[in-house]
Amino acid sequence: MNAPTNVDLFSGAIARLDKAFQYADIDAEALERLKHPKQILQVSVPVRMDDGSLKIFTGYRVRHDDTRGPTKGGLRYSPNVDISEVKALAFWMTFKCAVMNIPYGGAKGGICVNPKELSRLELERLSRGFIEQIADFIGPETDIPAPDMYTNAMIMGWMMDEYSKIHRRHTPGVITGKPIPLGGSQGREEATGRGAYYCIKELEKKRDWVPKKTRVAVQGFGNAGQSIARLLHADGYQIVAVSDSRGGIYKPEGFDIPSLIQIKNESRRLQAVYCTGSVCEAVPSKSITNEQLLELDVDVLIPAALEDVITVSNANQIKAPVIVEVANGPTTGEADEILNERGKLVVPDILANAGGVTVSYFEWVQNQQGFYWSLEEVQQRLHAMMTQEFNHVYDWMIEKRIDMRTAAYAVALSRIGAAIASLGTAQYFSDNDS
Ligand SMILES: NC(=O)C1=CN([C@@H]2O[C@H](COP(=O)(O)OP(=O)(O)OC[C@H]3O[C@@H](n4cnc5c(N)ncnc54)[C@H](OP(=O)(O)O)[C@@H]3O)[C@@H](O)[C@H]2O)C=CC1
Ligand SMILES: O=C(O)CCC(=O)C(=O)O
Repeated sequence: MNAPTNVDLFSGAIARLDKAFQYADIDAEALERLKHPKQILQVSVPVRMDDGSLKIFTGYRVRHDDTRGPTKGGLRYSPNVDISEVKALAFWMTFKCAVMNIPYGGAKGGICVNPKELSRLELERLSRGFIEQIADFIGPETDIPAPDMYTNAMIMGWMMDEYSKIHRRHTPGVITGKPIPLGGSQGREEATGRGAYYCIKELEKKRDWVPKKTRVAVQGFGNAGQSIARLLHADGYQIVAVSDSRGGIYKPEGFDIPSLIQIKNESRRLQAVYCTGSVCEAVPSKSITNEQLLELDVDVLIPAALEDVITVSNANQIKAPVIVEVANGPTTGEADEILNERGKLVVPDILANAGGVTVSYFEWVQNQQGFYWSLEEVQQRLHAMMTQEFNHVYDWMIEKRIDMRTAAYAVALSRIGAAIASLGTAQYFSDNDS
């Protein structure tokens, strides 16, 4: 899991606000407030390892802004997790929820750990231990975690159970992305990929794409990458390249995605949740690096793994005319400028990958009501919301002649601005000033 270090991911993230500000209806002081996370919690989680030794892991939970509702966002397990990354991820969640117009603010959390080195039992002790440390910080009406990179439904189930034990009441609404028997929603597992798929279906109409002639490259083949590749492949799109942390593969005539998913998800070590196969094991195929994948001559490029993979160093080499950001933060601010100048259409992360949090919202609504929906109902609602908000942002982009990311931030900022304005301005002034 080699990733760029998060030099200052958060500073890069908030820099995007100033550009969108001129197109948004929001007060300058409210904008300033959004540049500072509301609350930051850092915890140490002691874990008894299988060999009897004790290890201490550092975890974080950041609540960025809760003006529009309880804060919402996933939990990431990775050796690259640090406070700047978690702050940036929490910041993006605030804007993602606003651009989808769901009644949440933004949050994110993570633990600095390599989950591939942990047994299943160690992973469970770590997950339950983390909840023990943050149990007073989260809750169904305050802050609601969910899965992100290297966390999954099983981990969300353990966490919900731990929280419920601590508070002595069954509380399914404290966390989303749970297994269905524990109150999870139909359709949450594939929701991130499906939301991005609905964005691509809208682009298909606007750009007259013929799926069989449309070539796609997907970087990252986990929850989000597999779902988008599977849905596009089922529609006839040519998925010519995919990759994971061990490298990529290329096949000009396109891969059979269901077989690749089978290879990828095969367990390689009993009792180790994250030791699976690799797309690199698929034959016949040509090996490529993750860097080469980004520069392939394809119609649609889908980064679905890490942040900061499209930078000043490779933005001029990106050939795809359309980039759909399924990963959070895959493009740096400088790279964005280059892509815009080169006429590329970037469907920004806060819109393209918002299907996950949208179905998490559905899950929370179902938990709060104790009334559960069918898969068809979840998919219909997701389709309606993604299509509406995609077109809303797209129309702003055309009307204001700006790039799609700036349009998405302007839409989100205006919604957050309206909520802040409705609260009054007292919070910005001391008693002496007012
Ligand atoms: N899960 C969700 O609901 C949501 C996820 N996202 C974002 O989508 C992205 C992927 O998340 P998700 O699919 O859930 O995570 P997963 O843990 O399910 O999968 C991550 C994938 O990324 C691959 N990967 C890791 N490092 C690299 C690398 N250096 N180069 C290429 N691939 C790499 C992994 O490879 P390997 O298997 O070999 O380790 C794996 O295939 C993240 O940016 C996440 O924040 C956004 C919204 C919601
Ligand atoms: O499902 C959620 O609540 C949040 C998912 C997430 O972390 C994200 O969208 O980046």
